[in-house]
Amino acid sequence: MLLEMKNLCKTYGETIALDRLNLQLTPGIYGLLGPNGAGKSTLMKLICMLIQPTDGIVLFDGEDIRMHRNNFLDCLGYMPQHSCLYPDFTVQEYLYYVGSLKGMHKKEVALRAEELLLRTRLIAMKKDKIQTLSGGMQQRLMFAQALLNDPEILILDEPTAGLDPQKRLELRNLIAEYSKDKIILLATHIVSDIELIASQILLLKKGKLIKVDPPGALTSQLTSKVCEINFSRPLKELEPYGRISSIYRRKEDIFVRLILNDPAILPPQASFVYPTLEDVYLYYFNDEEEVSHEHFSL
Ligand SMILES: Nc1ncnc2c1ncn2[C@@H]1O[C@H](COP(=O)(O)OP(=O)(O)OP(=O)(O)O)[C@@H](O)[C@H]1O
Repeated sequence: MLLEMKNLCKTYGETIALDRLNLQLTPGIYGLLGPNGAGKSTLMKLICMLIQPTDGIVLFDGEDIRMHRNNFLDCLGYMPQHSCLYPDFTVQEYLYYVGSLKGMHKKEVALRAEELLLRTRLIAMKKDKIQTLSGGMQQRLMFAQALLNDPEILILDEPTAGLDPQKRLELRNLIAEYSKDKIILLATHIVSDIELIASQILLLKKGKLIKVDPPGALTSQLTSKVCEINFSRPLKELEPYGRISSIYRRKEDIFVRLILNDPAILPPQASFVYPTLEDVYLYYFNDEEEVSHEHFSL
């Protein structure tokens, strides 16, 4: 199974949302990381044929998806960034409705819906109206609808948005469980959503794909660029050395983690540490999202 993007471009007026993107996806979980406006949703909507490319092509097993629209859409599950639910429907009605849109047989829908409602822990709410569900429950229902037709390609646009840490973890585990033999593309700007489950990380910046690598390879590339220092003086003193990645407490001590401007120039008493994916994100996107130092002030 191979999903290919060739020279894929999308512009909105003057805005280049996606800029000549080339990518090949085989079964596995791909974490699509990028800050706001990087083009993540645009790429996903292009794959789901919700918008048309300005240029370029998407191929599934070598065939232009536009030539085989219905067959391709039968293989696809999509969880959009914003709710696609109908508040007046019950949970079960909604899944039956999605099943009929996907051309599934009633019996198949009933069986699959029951299984997914069990797995997403929504079974007790199946007769409840969607408007009465919590945000986390609605998010899980959106995930369930994307999986209804057991798709080979699963497109998840910020699936954990708005979830508390425990629900985030649960959904992440569910994604990993359902990933077998599927191409899963998961967009997020939350590194922890994907660092443990993604086989490849795609870094998207201003519509361009700047890296495609396994998480371990991305972190290795930053070796000798990240240090840690036990520090309790004003953070401004560290600014000449690099960019603060995080601050944490270990026992009674406070440590600052720094992405170095120059690996040869460390602050006094600092020592190198193994980079994390969070460091990778800050390293590549540091000019995109200004990290406020306010909440870092000691
Ligand atoms: N319908 C539209 N009309 C005009 N501009 C758009 C439209 N959709 C997206 N854009 C622009 O295209 C660029 C990419 O947007 P996109 O939503 O794909 O980014 P994103 O990475 O998904 O961002 P976020 O993380 O905020 O969801 C942005 O500059 C955005 O403003």
